[in-house]
Amino acid sequence: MMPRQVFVVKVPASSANLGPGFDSLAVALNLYLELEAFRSDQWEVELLSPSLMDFPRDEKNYICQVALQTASLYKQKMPPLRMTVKSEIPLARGLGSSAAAIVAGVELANEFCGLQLSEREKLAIVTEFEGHPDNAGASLFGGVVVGSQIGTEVDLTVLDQIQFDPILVVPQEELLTEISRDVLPQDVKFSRSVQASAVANQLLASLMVQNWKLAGKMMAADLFHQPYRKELVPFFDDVREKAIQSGAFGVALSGAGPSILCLTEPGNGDQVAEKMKQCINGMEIMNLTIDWTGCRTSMKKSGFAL
Ligand SMILES: Nc1ncnc2c1ncn2[C@@H]1O[C@H](COP(=O)(O)OP(=O)(O)OP(=O)(O)O)[C@@H](O)[C@H]1O
Ligand SMILES: N[C@@H](CCO)C(=O)O
Repeated sequence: MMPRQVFVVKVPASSANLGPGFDSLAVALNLYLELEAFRSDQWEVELLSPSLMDFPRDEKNYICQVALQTASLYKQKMPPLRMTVKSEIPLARGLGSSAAAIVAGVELANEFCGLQLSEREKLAIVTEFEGHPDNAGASLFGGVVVGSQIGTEVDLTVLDQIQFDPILVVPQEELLTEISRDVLPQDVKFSRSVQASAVANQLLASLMVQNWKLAGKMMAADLFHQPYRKELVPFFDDVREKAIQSGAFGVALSGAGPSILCLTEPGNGDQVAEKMKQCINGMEIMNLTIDWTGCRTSMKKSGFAL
C-alpha cells in the first residue's frame, strides 16, 4: 500500500480571563488536542481518548461541523475526511476545550479546501465561533494574549515578556460555559465598569513589571465575573487560601470555571504544586507551563493510527 500524506494538527489548551481580563486575556497551556486527517469517501472520526468517547464519530462531531461551516463561509465544499482525535484537555472545565476544537476545525477547512487563510482571518473565524477572542486567540498563537473585538474586527497582541508558572486545580465536575455565563448580569453600572477595567489594566501592568504581589491583588479584585460565578464554584475560597499558603502569588477562576488557575513566580511551579497536592484533596493538581507556539500543523506519512 502506498504511504499516504496525513495532515496533523496540534492545538494547546488555554485558561481565559486570568481574573479581571474577562473575554480578553488568556494564556496557552501545554495540554493538547491532536488530530490526524486525510481525505476519504465518507466522514469517519476515530476517538482515541476516554474523555471523547461520547462524541459523534461522523460529520456531526463539533470539529467536523466547524470545518464544514468554515468551508461554506468561503463558498467551498469540504471533502469528507477520515481522522483520529486525541485530547489531554479536560472537557467543560474552563481549559478552552471548545476553543481548541474550533481551531482544529478551522485548520482542517484551511488545509483541505486550500483557503490559504491569513492568521488574522483565522483569528476572526475562531472568535466568531467561540464568541470571544481569549481562549481561541491563545490556542491559535500561544503565550499570554490580549484580544479585543470591535464589530467584526478582532485584534490580538501576544505578550511574550510575561512569564509565570501556571498550576491548574481541576475538579471532577464539569461546568458548561453556557451555564456559567447565565449567572452574569446583563449590564454593569458605569462606575463599576471603570473600576473593573482599571483592575484589568493594573493586572497586565503588574505582570509586565513582575510585581507579583500587585498582580495577585488584581486577580482577586475582578469585578466582571468572579463575584457572580463563585456561587457555582463553592470550593473556590478554600482552594485560593491553600494555593496562597503554598506559595502562589495569584488565584483566579480559569475561564468560565470550575477549574482554578494559580500562578507562581517563574521557576516556583514544581515546589508550589507539590505543596498544593498535600493540602488539596479530591481535585487534580496540574503543574503546567505556558505554550509559546500555539496551533501547529504539519504533514506526515501515514502512521499506525490511520
Ligand atoms: N475535542 C472535542 N471534540 C468535539 N467537541 C468538543 C471537543 N472539545 C470540546 N468540545 C465541545 O465543547 C464543550 C465544552 O465547551 P465549554 O465552552 O462548555 O467548555 P470549555 O471550552 O472546556 O471551557 P472554557 O470555555 O470555560 O475554557 C463540550 O461539552 C463539547 O460539546
Ligand atoms: N471568557 C470566557 C471564557 C470561557 O469561554 C468566559 O469567562 O465566559
